[in-house]
Amino acid sequence: QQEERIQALEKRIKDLEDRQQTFPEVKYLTYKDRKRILVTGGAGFVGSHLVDRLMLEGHEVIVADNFFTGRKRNIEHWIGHENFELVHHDIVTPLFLEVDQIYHLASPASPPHYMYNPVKTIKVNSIGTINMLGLARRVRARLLFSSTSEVYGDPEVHPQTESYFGNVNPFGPRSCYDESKRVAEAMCYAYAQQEGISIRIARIFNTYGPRMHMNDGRVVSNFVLQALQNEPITIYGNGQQTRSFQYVSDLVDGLIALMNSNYSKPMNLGNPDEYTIEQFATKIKDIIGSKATLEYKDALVDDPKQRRPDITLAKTWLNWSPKVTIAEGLNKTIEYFRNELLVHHHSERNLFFPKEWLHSSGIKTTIPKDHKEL
Ligand SMILES: O=C(O)[C@H]1O[C@H](OP(=O)(O)OP(=O)(O)OC[C@H]2O[C@@H](n3ccc(=O)[nH]c3=O)[C@H](O)[C@@H]2O)[C@H](O)[C@@H](O)[C@@H]1O
Repeated sequence: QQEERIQALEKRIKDLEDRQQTFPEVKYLTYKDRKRILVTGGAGFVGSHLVDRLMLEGHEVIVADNFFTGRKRNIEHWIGHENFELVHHDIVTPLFLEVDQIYHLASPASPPHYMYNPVKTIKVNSIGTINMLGLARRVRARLLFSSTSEVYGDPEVHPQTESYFGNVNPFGPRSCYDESKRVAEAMCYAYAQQEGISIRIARIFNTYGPRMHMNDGRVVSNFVLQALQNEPITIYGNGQQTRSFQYVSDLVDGLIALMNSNYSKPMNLGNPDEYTIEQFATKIKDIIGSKATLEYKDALVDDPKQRRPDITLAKTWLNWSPKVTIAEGLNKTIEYFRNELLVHHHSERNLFFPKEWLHSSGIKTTIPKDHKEL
């Protein structure tokens, strides 16, 4: 009997040894053309799509992620590939590597996530960016910083050009993100001037697509999931605020083009296709053919009233403009979430909120009520 068990185990070991892991086919690059590229936040929504592209192009990619909002499953298809390395690392502590390029994407991006731990958000964008700039300086790598349309705050100039200085409240629930992204831009400028570091700054506008987390809390994932489940679609405020939505593959094209360009000042990357949030809710509802109703909730504090990128610079310098239409992009995203719902239960959104910080809308809109001195 023991003999049988040993034989069964031996067979199992052999089967495991024989199992060939298959990877998507990557391009072969010669030593001269192949770069070593670090992607911070590479297991996140945008990061993982960028990693896919860089891997397919034949580069060596190192992902550093602390998995606060990133997920291993976003990049698991590369684990074991000889060009790929995954480091579980929080960039608030320094990282020592040899690389040619750094795409510095690590940061929570969804408002509920970045407000969940505002101190950490400030740390990752300030100390984390200093650490990555320090790494770039040591190894003479080029660094692309993922900035945001939020540096324009609640903009009084529309559409937003890169020369607009913005209208940011330095003392509010969004300031941990907006101001830390702004100081990170200032750090990039200082390192470029003082240390001669080659930097690129992408001001990324609202981006959506597959691999957004079900509990992301941003408008696209919320509305799609609500519409798919015929739950009320939660509109914060009167729904007349506007956003312009870019599909993630367009952003990836833009990020790579910017990194490899000669342009070293901030550049907007976004799709100028602008909608009111109310229009957007109806659009998603119609595409899905959902019976969901629209439910109006409290407006968020300091929620920008309008947002649309002016992308003249990107068109001129990168010959880049978004290609994916909203219908195409939404269809792919809806398909993704439809499949996700088959596997996972869409539990409470904005899961990361401590209960006592929740308002009726299910999102923290201000400081806690019991915080008397404020
Ligand atoms: O999606 C992004 O890429 C951007 O998302 C956020 O900016 P925000 O525009 O506030 O993103 P959302 O949370 O998706 O909100 C968009 C609008 O929809 C509204 N909204 C959101 C969620 C919801 O369920 N209902 C709803 O009406 C919000 O109030 C806001 O007016 C981040 O702060 C940016 O850094 C990031 O670049």
